[in-house]
Amino acid sequence: MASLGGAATLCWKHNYALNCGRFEHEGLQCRRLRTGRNALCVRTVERKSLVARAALSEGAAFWDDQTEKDTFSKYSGYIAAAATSEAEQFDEYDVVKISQVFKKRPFLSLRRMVQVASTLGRWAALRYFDAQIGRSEFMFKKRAGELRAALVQLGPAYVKIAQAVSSRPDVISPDYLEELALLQDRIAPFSTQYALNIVEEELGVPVELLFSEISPQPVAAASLGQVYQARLRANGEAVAVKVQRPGVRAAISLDIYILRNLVGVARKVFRLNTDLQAIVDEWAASLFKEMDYQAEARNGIRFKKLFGHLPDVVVPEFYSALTSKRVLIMQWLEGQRLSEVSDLHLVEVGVNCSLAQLLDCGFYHADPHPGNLMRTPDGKLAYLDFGMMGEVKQDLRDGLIEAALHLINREFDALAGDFVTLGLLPPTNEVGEVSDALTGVFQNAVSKGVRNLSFGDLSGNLGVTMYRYKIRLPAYFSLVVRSLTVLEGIALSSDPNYKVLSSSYPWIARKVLTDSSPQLRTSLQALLYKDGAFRIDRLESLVTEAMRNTLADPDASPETNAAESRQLVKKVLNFTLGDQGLFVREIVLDELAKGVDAMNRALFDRAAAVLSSQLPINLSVPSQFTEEEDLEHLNNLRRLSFLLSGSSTNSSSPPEMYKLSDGRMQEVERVPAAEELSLLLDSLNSSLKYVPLLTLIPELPLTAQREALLLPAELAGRLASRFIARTIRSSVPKAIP
Ligand SMILES: Nc1ncnc2c1ncn2[C@@H]1O[C@H](COP(=O)(O)OP(=O)(O)OP(=O)(O)O)[C@@H](O)[C@H]1O
Repeated sequence: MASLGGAATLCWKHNYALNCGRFEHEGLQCRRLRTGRNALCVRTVERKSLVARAALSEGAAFWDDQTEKDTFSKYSGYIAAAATSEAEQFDEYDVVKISQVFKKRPFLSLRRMVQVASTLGRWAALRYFDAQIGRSEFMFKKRAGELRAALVQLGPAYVKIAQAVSSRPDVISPDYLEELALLQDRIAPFSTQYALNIVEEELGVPVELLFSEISPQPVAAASLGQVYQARLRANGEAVAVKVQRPGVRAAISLDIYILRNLVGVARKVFRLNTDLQAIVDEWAASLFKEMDYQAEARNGIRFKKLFGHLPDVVVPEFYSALTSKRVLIMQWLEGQRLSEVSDLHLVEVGVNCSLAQLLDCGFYHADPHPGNLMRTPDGKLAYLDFGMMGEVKQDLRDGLIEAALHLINREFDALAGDFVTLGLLPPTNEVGEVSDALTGVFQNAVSKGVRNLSFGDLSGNLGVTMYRYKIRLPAYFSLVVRSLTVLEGIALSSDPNYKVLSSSYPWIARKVLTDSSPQLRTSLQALLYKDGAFRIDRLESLVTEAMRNTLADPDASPETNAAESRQLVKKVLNFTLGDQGLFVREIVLDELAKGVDAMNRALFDRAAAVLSSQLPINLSVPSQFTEEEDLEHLNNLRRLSFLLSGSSTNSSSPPEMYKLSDGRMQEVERVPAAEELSLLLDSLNSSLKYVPLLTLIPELPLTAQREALLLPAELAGRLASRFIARTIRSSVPKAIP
């Protein structure tokens, strides 16, 4: 970093262009302009001064007639807009104010329109020409690159539109996505001296007093601003200084003004139903929020509070007192782009953090491109850039979790219902074909197994289907898919078989088992009781997944990983035995009671059958369950005992013990054989003798321990009430229904 001295005192401060003559200051050659004597001359001078300012802000080392000519022809619209210092003062998006400013300057808008139309028109004409002579495909790469360059030349509004579109596979053909994604980081910087001048103006402190050193060039340049590395004089801390591009608000305001008018005309001419102006307004408002660096600092502070404590996640500190709308100062974080180091462990950290953002708190990083994720030297995942944040409401969060559960469990009918909840489809009845097509996309995605589901493919196919049916993908939804696709993409470079859903499932399972929202409880209930029958395999799979430690560090020693797993199991136990776990506990206790009860009856029936054959009395007690249900309960009991023993996984689950073949069952087959019963008792016994989960109980908080001690009593209570109910039922005369 260069030391800061007098260089900070820039020669072209403020009205530099309104004086006469030529001068040189610290290597920067400047030409002073002649002051005009009449209005026309003043306007010319004003224009020239603004061209000069824009030329310098676009990176020109000095400016003269030639620079002015080049700059003006290249950036005329952008510069002209930047010229309207009135528009540069807008702090937030205000349609009325913007219209007022630009209505007074019709030529400005006209010139800008000509510039945009000629730049994009030239590109479109070339594409058309390529198509006519049959070389579209051959020229594709070149044309995509030219489109990117044209957008950069058109200025920040177009770069931002292209960036937004590049995350919307439903809006743009997938072929262009790759090229537009490059817009994220290949943008020319503006002059450092100009940037330092802005810092001084905004913070009201000379830069040499603020920083003891600062990088001579920006370390990164983006569409709205650029970033320097510096050291604060006050405390010696290394900081990142983000400075907004000069003229960017005015330039964006003009482009929004034009775009808004154009879509208004298009709507009238083509009699469109969609309120395109509302879409432009929505986008413009979010862009203005992104240009407010004080809001970015507030977002960053909130993000740090919510997610900064997650294991291996780092969020920079923000210096709110040294932050203005156009200058942002935050802690400098050393590191490499995650996409360049491709650390699988950190990808999983990112997946868990993304899920916590999207589905837990509903406050998420809405610009998760690879440039905003870094690996710090101590192996942590750093998040940067909090300009664009999104919020997901509670019902949508629950809806997303439900949809994921339906997808994982291949409940496609229920999944089709989720499309409406998630806003993918309008709540009308005429969506059959689209719904079928969407269901087809998901069905196809999981055809090779849920764990092989690729988010990249899923979002691609979803985009193609939405594009075909002209359905708008809700912005939040495309960002949800995008943030996971970005992480999957990063991971794929080091593990071609990595699947983000496989890493997400444990998080989703923990969430479903532990959340108290009524919507999620209902969906858990629906999931576990299919057509009235308890689906123990699903509970088993949820519990097993919830306890899978996806964050186990492959480089850590087995002891460390075992200790971490133990921590996780303790967490699940603590939850199950706490207030939150009441719901799952009730289900498990109920099923245990049904199973133990069915086993008792089976034993009793067997004894009764023997006695009935000897004595002229019928000892059998009528059951409220069918024989299939009883067998199911016994089977569930056996599997629950495995689950409690902590030895359960889907693949090693015990096979069903008692299968009904064709419905014509023999009396003797109805009663489990004595050996099978003793096997069942043995397995129950052994699981109770050695239950790893139980060994953890003494380590749990006192409330959870007390709940654990109460469990046998609760189970006994349920068994007793079943027995009493059955006895009463058997003693009621048959005639009474
Ligand atoms: N705190 C920081 N520590 C280290 N580097 C940083 C820091 N903040 C930003 N950078 C660097 O600057 C780059 C651009 O920062 P940032 O993404 O915040 O700018 P931006 O103008 O919002 O960009 P975009 O237009 O992509 O949203 C980052 O990719 C990173 O390389």
